Amino acid sequence: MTVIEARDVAVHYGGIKAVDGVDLALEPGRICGLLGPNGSGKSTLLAALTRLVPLTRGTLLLDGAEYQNAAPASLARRGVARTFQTVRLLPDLTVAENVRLGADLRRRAPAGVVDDAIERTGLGDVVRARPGELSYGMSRRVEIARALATSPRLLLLDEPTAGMNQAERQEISELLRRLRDEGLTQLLVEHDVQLMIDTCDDLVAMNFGAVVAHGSPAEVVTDPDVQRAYLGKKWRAHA
Ligand SMILES: Nc1ncnc2c1ncn2[C@@H]1O[C@H](COP(=O)(O)OP(=O)(O)OP(=O)(O)O)[C@@H](O)[C@H]1O
Repeated sequence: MTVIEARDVAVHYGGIKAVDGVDLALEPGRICGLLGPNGSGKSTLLAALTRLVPLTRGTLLLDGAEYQNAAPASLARRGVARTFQTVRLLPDLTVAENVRLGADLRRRAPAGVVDDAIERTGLGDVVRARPGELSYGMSRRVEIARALATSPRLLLLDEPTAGMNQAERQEISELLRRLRDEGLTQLLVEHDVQLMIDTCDDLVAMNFGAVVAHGSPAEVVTDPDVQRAYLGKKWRAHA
């Protein structure tokens, strides 16, 4: 059984085929990385999976049940959470209040879920701060914490480490792997190829709205087409 699946999914904007015939299947308890150059359709695929853009064609399945007509808000109740490429926090609320918004999306949020999300993401010292007082890296952590506060089974992350330094990236990679070991299935979009190799169990490479390679990180980053298309150098996978 897969957690989430896209079958022949297409999202066209007029003549622009942002996503065009993508098949994707996420297995439970694994981190799948989505790799590809700017404009290859990664964010649009995430938006399609989270029902934020209408499909031009295709089928979406959650636990084997079709959901391509579901309302985006219903996905949180079904255990799907996401973070966005740009930080979307409410500026007048504290860090703790922003994280609590995630828990409020669930009808019966488990006790302690907000504190747990804050603790896991290393935000304990800034719970009373407002987003405007935080570094960019810290505000991205709040995004992740808010998603975790929804108690997701599936987490979709759009460039969660963008703008972070190497040490912060490493911490996020470790956090995602810990969450994976606890059973959280993840789809991760990142441009940092080494971070993807270190973090992901499976990789999918996109180009021009289509999947051009998928497999283990070692297979995908050494794929000659992937290397030629956009890696620009030979990556050696230790995965
Ligand atoms: N709302 C929209 N209207 C028109 N075209 C769009 C829209 N959103 C995305 N596109 C186009 O669709 C294509 C795929 O964009 P998308 O943002 O999904 O790529 P991406 O792989 O996420 O890129 P990046 O790595 O820069 O985030 C691009 O050509 C983009 O310009």
